[in-house]
Amino acid sequence: MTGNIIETGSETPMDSPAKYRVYPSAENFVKFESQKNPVSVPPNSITVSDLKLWYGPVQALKGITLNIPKNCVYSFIGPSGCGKSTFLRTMNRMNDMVPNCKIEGKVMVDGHDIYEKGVDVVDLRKRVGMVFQKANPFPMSIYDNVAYGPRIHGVPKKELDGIVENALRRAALWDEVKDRLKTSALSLSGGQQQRLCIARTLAVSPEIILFDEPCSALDPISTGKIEELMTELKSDYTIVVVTHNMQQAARVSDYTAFFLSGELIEAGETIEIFENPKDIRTEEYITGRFG
Ligand SMILES: Nc1ncnc2c1ncn2[C@@H]1O[C@H](COP(=O)(O)OP(=O)(O)OP(=O)(O)O)[C@@H](O)[C@H]1O
Repeated sequence: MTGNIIETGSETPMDSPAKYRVYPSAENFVKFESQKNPVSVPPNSITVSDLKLWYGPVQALKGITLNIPKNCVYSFIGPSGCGKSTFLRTMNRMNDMVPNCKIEGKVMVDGHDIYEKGVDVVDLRKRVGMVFQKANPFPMSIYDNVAYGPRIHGVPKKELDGIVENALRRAALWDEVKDRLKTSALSLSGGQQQRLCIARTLAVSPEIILFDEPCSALDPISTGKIEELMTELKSDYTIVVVTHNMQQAARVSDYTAFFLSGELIEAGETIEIFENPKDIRTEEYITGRFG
């Protein structure tokens, strides 16, 4: 088999004990060479190596190395200011818009370095969509909000109805809005607006969806709906979520990473992080002793 051999011995705790992974150039699976009978496992969606980021003189990320597998929910937790959102935003280059922001290291999406010269950032943000803390529907109709992305990407008019319906269904909003698609998105409740923003992201067929504290402004019922949605969506998308809510991380995510002062302290399967953390700082944070 041909492909790039990457040493994985020093990566995060969620990595397999296998010494090498072979990333085939064309095939959509990974084999563990050290096993007698190699098994197929999902490849990584995002691979980050030694990522450092500065806002002017302030270093916000201090050498982060992390693999995010495909088709999982991955939570980032940690106290305020530890760099969770900054790290999330590096994955679709949202920090490009911040003056004096400097980045070193690598962020690979599906094996391609997204900081390489010549990368089309508009296309990147189509593939790596983002849902923000505060729902931000455009001041236009529900329909036009969802159709906005496909329209600017040149999708023909006759395909729009199907795309809008499909995205609203996937975002579990269709039944609530199907009779008022032409009314203003601003007339929706906060929870509905957040699901509309998810539909807007889905409408451009991303591969990865980044959620930056998507439920922090929502009541428990709306929060439950978004959490259910993340669990459903992971079969087709990779989901990365920043959350301050420990229960939410434990409920929705397959993997969790704990950050502190710009460093990745520990990452692995959520059950391990919550039930058997290896670092005392992780334990202290998840048991509420600080943060
Ligand atoms: N645009 C910016 N310009 C300058 N400094 C910034 C900027 N955005 C974030 N920072 C700084 O970078 C550090 C990390 O911030 P970040 O928002 O990533 O943390 P966080 O863990 O997401 O925090 P919170 O949970 O409060 O949202 C903080 O010290 C913050 O003040």
